[in-house]
Amino acid sequence: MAPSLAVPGLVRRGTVCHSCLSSCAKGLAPIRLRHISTGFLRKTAEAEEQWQQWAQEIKDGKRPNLWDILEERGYVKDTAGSKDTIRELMRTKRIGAYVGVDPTASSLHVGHLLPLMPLFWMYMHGYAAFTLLGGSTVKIGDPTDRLKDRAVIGNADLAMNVTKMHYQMKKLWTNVEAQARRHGYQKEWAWKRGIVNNNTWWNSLPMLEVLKRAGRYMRVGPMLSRDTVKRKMTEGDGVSFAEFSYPIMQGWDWWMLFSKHKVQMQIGGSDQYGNIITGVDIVKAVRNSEPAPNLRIPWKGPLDDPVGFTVPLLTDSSGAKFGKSAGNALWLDQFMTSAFDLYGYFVRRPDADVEKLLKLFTFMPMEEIQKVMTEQMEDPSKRGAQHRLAYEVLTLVHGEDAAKEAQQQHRMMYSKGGPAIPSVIGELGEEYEAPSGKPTTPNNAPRFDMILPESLIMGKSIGRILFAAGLVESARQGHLLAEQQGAYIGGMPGRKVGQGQPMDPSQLTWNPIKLWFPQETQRYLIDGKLLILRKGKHNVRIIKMVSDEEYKASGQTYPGQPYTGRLRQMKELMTLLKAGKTTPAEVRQTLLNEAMREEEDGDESTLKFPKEKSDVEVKLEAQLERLLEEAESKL
Ligand SMILES: Nc1ncnc2c1ncn2[C@@H]1O[C@H](COP(=O)(O)OP(=O)(O)OP(=O)(O)O)[C@@H](O)[C@H]1O
Ligand SMILES: N[C@@H](Cc1ccc(O)cc1)C(=O)O
Repeated sequence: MAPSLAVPGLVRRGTVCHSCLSSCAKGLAPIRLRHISTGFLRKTAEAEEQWQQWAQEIKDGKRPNLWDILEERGYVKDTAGSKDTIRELMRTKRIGAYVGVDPTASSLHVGHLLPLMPLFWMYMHGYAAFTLLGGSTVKIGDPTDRLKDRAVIGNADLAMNVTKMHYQMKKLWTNVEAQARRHGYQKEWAWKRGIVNNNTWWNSLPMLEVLKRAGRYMRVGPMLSRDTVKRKMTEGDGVSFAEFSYPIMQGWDWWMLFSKHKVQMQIGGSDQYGNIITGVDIVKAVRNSEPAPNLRIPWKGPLDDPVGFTVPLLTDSSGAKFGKSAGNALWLDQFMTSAFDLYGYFVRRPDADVEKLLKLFTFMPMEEIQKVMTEQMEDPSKRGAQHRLAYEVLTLVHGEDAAKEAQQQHRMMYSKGGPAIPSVIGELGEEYEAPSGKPTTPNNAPRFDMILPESLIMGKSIGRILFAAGLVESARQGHLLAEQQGAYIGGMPGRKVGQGQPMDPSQLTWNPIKLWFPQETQRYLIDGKLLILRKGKHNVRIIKMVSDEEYKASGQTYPGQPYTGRLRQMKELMTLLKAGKTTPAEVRQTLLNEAMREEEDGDESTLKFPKEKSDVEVKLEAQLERLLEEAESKL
């Protein structure tokens, strides 16, 4: 086993401080011992040495500075800190950067990709990159550029948004790895990426700590004079104290990442400029107000300051920001905007915009973009550049298979005489099926959100619920899975059925499912209606419980639903027979066909035992037989 070292001055045995999230002399909350292995220290030192070598090569003009690449591709609108400082910082330090998104909707959209792209570029060039999910900030709501307060999000919606966005970010990161390989980048040990939820610190952060360390140094005058605050106060519905504090929360987030992961840079859309500027002040204030001398992060010069930049806003043809609030979002969830439609959006971009978009939304080198543009100019009618753009974006968002499929569908549709392919998402129910015979990956994972009826959730075993959710192939398999604790349920159980807070809706937590009594499941319901289940890494279901009437009206059925298979068929046949709408011969033929179909469906390689019939089935069969005999005797 590698020996482990406690770093003097930084680590005190057994203490990790809640407020700074690292081992801390104050030891506010003893949690665990932190060990740093010699292997880790050696690799860190090697990575630093390599970085300094590259820094020299950049200086000598032998290697490009990523900052120049970001500028050349059009990612930089405004900067917090001078461009020269940022350029030098990126040359000399392997800094970290982050982009934050509040889970105000259940999916990311194309507009979010714009600030995320430079973050992904940074990751591929060895910087630490973090996407932050604003599980706490969303509860306050960023007032930037709004005149009206944001509506409060209920617990069930919040849990849904947090779960879906978290998995979407995971999917994006997986695809970024693939893109890096595709574009010839070799992953190195020092590459670092992460998804963080600001709930992690806000849930246990004393208000006093924030007021004392940050609030004390933020002057109200400059905060009030921000355009967005002034406009909301004069033209909108005023600014609440909570909203006014929003930039402080965002700034504190930055401090958390700054102190723990050396995140010296924040990136956002151009509407985030004010928040980033405030964040710079907060990080500086909080770092200087650290009372424990051994925990102060030393400042040696401007290269130790936090910096940031904004990307230009992606707008629609009318100039409105692409996003949730404007209602024009193109979602990255393929069940909200199909891969076919997303591809179509990029294929329809005008010739005048396509080069700019290739630079912003792809990892293609500039020379390749120039080549594609030269070919485009030779024959613009082929829309070669647009197809390439759409293909690249789809590869990032949904993976290469989906990109190929969408491209093929579009080519077929628009080639002469090709069949028209509707932009449907899939047959009802189809989207809940995991790919058979293939491992489930983020790119082929079935649809997450579904509805199921109350009678099932409240009254049936967890095995049946797992089956109904499409996570296993039979109720029996569901029971086995629960027995082996091979599936998970979101959150902690509430104290009593229908009471308590089963899950912190702004943070995703998992517990192994056990074989429990049917009424146990209810303890995990969020807001009395939402259940979150998971099998394996990527098979997640966010189940909204609806009344049985609502479920019936939706026209959906779930696997294992009573009366949907043979039982329902027998009931229907009896009704038709009684009404004289079918003949006994037709009924017998239908039953025969069904029996033959069941035989055919069977797997011949396995020995089959006759299926045990339920009491209801036996009773129904006898009733039907009596009816048939009665009808036949009258013929
Ligand atoms: N159309 C866009 N172009 C560029 N950046 C965008 C766009 N939409 C969102 N962003 C950026 O993505 C990050 C997260 O944005 P946010 O969560 O506020 O989404 P949003 O869709 O802008 O929300 P809302 O419309 O409700 O304000 C921010 O940095 C924001 O500036
Ligand atoms: N305020 C950002 C989201 C965000 C949240 C928390 C952060 O730390 C950073 C960014 C927005 O609404 O777009």
